[in-house]
Amino acid sequence: MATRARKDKRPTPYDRGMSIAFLKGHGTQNDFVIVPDPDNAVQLSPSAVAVLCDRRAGLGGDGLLHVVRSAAHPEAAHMAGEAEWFMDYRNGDGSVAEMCGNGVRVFAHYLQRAGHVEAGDLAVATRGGVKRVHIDKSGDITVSMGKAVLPEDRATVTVGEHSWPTYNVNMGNPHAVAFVDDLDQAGDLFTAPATAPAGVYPEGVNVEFVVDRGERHVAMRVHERGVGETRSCGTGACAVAVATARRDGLDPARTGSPVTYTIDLPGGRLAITERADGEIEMTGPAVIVAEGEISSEWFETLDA
Ligand SMILES: N[C@@H](CCC[C@H](N)C(=O)O)C(=O)O
Repeated sequence: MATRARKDKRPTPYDRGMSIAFLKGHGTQNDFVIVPDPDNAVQLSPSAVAVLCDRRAGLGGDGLLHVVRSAAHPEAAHMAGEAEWFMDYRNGDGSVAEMCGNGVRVFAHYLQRAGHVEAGDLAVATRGGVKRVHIDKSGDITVSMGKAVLPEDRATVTVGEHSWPTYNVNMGNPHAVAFVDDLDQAGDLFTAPATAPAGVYPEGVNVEFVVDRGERHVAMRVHERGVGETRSCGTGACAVAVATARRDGLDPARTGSPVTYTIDLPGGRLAITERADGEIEMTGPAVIVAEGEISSEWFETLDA
């Protein structure tokens, strides 16, 4: 039997003869492998995450939600007093990201389904800080995503023969938002769109392409850092709402009035409100589609 070369010598669930549970879920078709692991006993190396998220070799997903008690995770222990659960989010290529907007709704839905929390208000720890979440009885979930930061450095994004200026919006993670005439101008998005000048996004960037659909209503496509084109991106939708408001001359912090945008994505619709205090609220659905067990023999073959 193949064994994993592990740096971390803690006994794995496999070593202890336990199976590893998983669920599969999505938020507006941004899909995730969910690994419930309250005690942080499952070692998920970048390469193991990449294989789990592979749509042929693994379970398939744009990303992975590792569900851990904050107190049990070194990156989240300092938030344990505020939020019992930590969303240890990974992109599909195994890289770590600060935040995932669709992911946090799916995470909250999982916690409720598993009986860890009830509908209503809860807090979720993320690498982007503690997020306040409201699970509505209708099933819709609203997340207070924090305030957008708009760094002054701006990049140009290029696809083929087209180049566009972008809004630089940080939602905990980096976004470049380009207003285009037609979403097809973004091309096949098989590779990351080029941004220039170098250095505006030292950690890489998520790129959104946006067209107008009506009053306070836009549609977008996204190329996600560490994933590729996805059918939805929650933080991206928030970045798009803020960029569109500024383009439209709207800033709730100045006018004192909240602004709500409807954002259509290939996988569904999100409502994004920027409040007068700058807080961004995202509302949308979350779905669990399956649950099962990861083959422990197969998991043991993954390079951890
Ligand atoms: N799909 C997510 C964003 C996930 C992280 C992103 N790929 C990054 O690297 O910043 C969302 O719904 O926000």
